[in-house]
Amino acid sequence: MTTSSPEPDQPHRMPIEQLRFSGQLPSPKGVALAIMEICRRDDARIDEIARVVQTDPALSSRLLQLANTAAANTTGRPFVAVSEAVMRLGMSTVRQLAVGFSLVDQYQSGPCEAFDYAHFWSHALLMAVACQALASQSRIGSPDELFACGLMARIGCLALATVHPVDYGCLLEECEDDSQLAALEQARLQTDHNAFTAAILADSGIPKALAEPVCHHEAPDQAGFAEGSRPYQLVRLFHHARRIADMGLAPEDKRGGLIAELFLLGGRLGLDGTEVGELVDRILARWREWSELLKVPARRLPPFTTMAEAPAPKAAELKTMAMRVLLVEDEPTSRVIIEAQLRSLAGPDVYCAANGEEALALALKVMPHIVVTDWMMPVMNGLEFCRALRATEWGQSMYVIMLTGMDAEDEIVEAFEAGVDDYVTKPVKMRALSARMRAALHYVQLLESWERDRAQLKQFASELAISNRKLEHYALTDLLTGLPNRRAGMEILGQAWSATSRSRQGLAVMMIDIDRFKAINDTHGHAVGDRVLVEVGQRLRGTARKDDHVIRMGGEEFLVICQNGDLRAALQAAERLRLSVRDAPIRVGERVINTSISVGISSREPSTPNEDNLIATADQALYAAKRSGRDRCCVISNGRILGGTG
Ligand SMILES: Nc1nc2c(ncn2[C@@H]2O[C@H](COP(=O)(O)OP(=O)(O)OP(=O)(O)O)[C@@H](O)[C@H]2O)c(=O)[nH]1
Repeated sequence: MTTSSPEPDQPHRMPIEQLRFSGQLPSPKGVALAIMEICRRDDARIDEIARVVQTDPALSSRLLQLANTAAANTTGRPFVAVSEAVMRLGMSTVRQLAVGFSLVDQYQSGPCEAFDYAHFWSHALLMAVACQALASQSRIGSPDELFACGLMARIGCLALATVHPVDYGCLLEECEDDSQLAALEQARLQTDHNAFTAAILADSGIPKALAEPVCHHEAPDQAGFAEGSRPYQLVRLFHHARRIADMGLAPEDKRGGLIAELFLLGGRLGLDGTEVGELVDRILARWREWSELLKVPARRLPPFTTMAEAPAPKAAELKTMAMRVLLVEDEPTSRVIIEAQLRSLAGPDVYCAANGEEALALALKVMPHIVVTDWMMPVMNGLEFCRALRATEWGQSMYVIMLTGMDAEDEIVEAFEAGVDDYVTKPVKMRALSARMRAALHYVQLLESWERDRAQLKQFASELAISNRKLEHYALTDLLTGLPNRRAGMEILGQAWSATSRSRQGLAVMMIDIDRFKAINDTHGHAVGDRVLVEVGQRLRGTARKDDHVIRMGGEEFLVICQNGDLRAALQAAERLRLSVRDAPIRVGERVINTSISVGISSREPSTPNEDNLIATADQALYAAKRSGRDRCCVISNGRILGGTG
């Protein structure tokens, strides 16, 4: 990567704000601009916008198309009037779309020669359609609004190509992989396309709640959004849509990895392989429909399942692969001739050694895909070298071709037994070497694709294991308090019941309920009620013994399971829990909330038939505690309320 440090007066030092005011950033014109002006006014009305839209036939038909997609139109009949479509889409979505469409129309070409404008819009459109489809599928956001976000998700690239056509052109030529783009931009221009995208999205009226996830979609894990939150879901949706767009425009030999990733991303939405294929095919079909309307190119791709099953590129295409070949030949003239032949067949990475020993050291260093070795050599001959290579872990998968003057069957068999894959008789003829090299290239290709598959499978397996662990965690944990939930609690109780059946040790349970919790919600709101639940959960967990289990059963109800505890010990423990809540008010921001809990206790007795009965008895004791005034602990033993404390 080359970095330049521009002089302070160079244009790319100009901050985005300044570029914005100087009108250098891509911005809409005509009707879209008029719509933006109207939307800026507090008294803007939707019928006024509809009238302006009607003056632009292209915008009208595009908005009608969008309003009529199955996801958007739930009326059962198609919209024919522009005013209806505008009404359906709403003021803010119409503004965003008008801006997006206006940019597509204006920037079909531009000053940056290395920037492929048609490719850019084709990709943007596919991402827009993918965002729309994923939004309908997951119901995370409005499909139309997300369409606009997708259309402009990489608008910063267009902006950089517009503002710095020469510098950006050089940078694009240097950039081999999209994932390096932002880093290259930072190095050369001290900014990146995401910063420009953010500025343009803000100008286009896209709310920050959407713009932020859009600008992080290239590296969703680094966005720092809380897991499960709406921005977290949105940034993943945009990332997913981006991968669909990348796949749609990728060259055939790069598609495989992206297709595998789409299966994985689809799996996260709960889609199986067939459903992923159907979703992508729907998106590709809609992309083509839209491409006619927006006059941007869209490729005609085979069905997704066909692409997923397509074989890896053919051996002939592998000439473009960086293939490392090691030639081992002691005789200098032959070495020069064969080296030249190998270079013409496999490319420039041909390394030479004069005997087996030298070759072994060089092989370890350059890890060749193919080894072409002479047989008769001083120091270490070809057979010894081949045996030594095969004895190492790293040398086993190299393809070895032996050059031999001997054509006798016994010698050939001996060579194969030493681990040679093929042989060519000397003097080496180009045609024969070329045929052997083709087979070798094919072998290397198969090996590499097998290794890629294996790496992918490993990644799938580890992602699956992580998802399973997370699912298990979520299935057994109460997400608000972080305590085990009812399901986990009943499992723990079942195990404790079995353990105490064997050991005959004590088992007691406490049902705990926060007093007059509804009043807390009513007075301070649900969010504060949630904080109170979390704090009570923490106090119970912090006060209970380490071996006791504290569970949130649901609502404002908790269960504590005390193994090895008799009734007296359980009552003392319950009293400690009660005081831990009552004696210190709970602070939520400025608010100070006094609360208390009621506790019902029961312990396992010889007559207790099962764990459900144990819980039911604790529930009755809790009811008794509530009835007798709350903020107290009550015990039931042998069917009788034995009283309590508080
Ligand atoms: N904030 C919040 N409230 C919840 C949650 N789960 C249940 N609630 C509320 O908890 C309240 C429980 O009220 P009630 O069952 O009437 O009991 P209470 O007001 O605690 O009165 P007593 O139990 O008789 O002392 C209801 O208003 C529920 O809506 C939750 O997860 N968060």
